[in-house]
Amino acid sequence: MKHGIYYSYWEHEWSAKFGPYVEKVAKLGFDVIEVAAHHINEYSDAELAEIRRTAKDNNIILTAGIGPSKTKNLSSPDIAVRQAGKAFFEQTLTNVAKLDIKTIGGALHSYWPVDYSKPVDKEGDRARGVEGIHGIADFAGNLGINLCIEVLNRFENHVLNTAAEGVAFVKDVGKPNVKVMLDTFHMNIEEDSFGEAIRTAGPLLGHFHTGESNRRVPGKGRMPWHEIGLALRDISYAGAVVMEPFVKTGGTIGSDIRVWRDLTDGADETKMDEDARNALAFSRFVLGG
Ligand SMILES: O=C(CO)[C@H](O)[C@H](O)[C@H](O)CO
Ligand SMILES: [Mn+2]
Repeated sequence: MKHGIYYSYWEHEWSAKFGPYVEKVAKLGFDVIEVAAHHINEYSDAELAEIRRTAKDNNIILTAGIGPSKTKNLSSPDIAVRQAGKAFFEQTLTNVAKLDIKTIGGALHSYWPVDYSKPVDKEGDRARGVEGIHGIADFAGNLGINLCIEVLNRFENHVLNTAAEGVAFVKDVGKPNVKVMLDTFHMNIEEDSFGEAIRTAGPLLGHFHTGESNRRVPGKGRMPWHEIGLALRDISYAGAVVMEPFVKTGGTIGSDIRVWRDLTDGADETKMDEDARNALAFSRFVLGG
């Protein structure tokens, strides 16, 4: 098991450059940095090559996260939007591969966060989502990339809210590089049992996000970490565990994640770093790896 952190912990915009964070997370002791793929198509080849080299020099593995916008929604009822989504993913995956990234996770099958001012068609969106992911799976597979479909809570997405729904979706897609992704923050809202949900995903679990119920770093709250660790060991999970803390207000990240108060008690960057380092030690102990 490898341990990582989403660099957006320190940032306010999905568009923030992730290059400078590779050395930082290496110094903090992480194995993995997760980067936002939302704006990767704006990076030059030279920039991507430099980041890849820095990661290699620092023994850091990169993973990618993405919440596709409404205009790139693979499950949209509008065929033009689905086509734009496919083209966007092909370009994004091509660039993601330039960073030697093997895992991309998020609401790949849909868009994020969902606009609930419009009526919801769960069945239709799910069916188009299965088709959309099926349609990009081989493209990703040829680049050596796993597509990890994130199960989100009801307030952020309607298509997949539980591990069981995630597993059924991934089985319907039926491609070896399409996996389920779970996140303790969402599981805390939707699952009856953390352990059962992880065991339900079992060998199909491809990526795992961690965070407390208020998205503080692991170890600061009341998540049943022991139960989660036991279940991950039970299924012999060997993928990445990436903490995804969101603790600062402001910017598009603060508003998309609905962070309306400072969850760091005014921490400066040194204190934020220290919290991340302590959360990593806690995660290695309680989850393994
Ligand atoms: O848990 C999440 C949203 O609540 C997601 O992992 C990411 O924040 C999203 O995909 C954006 O990268
Ligand atoms: Mn997540």
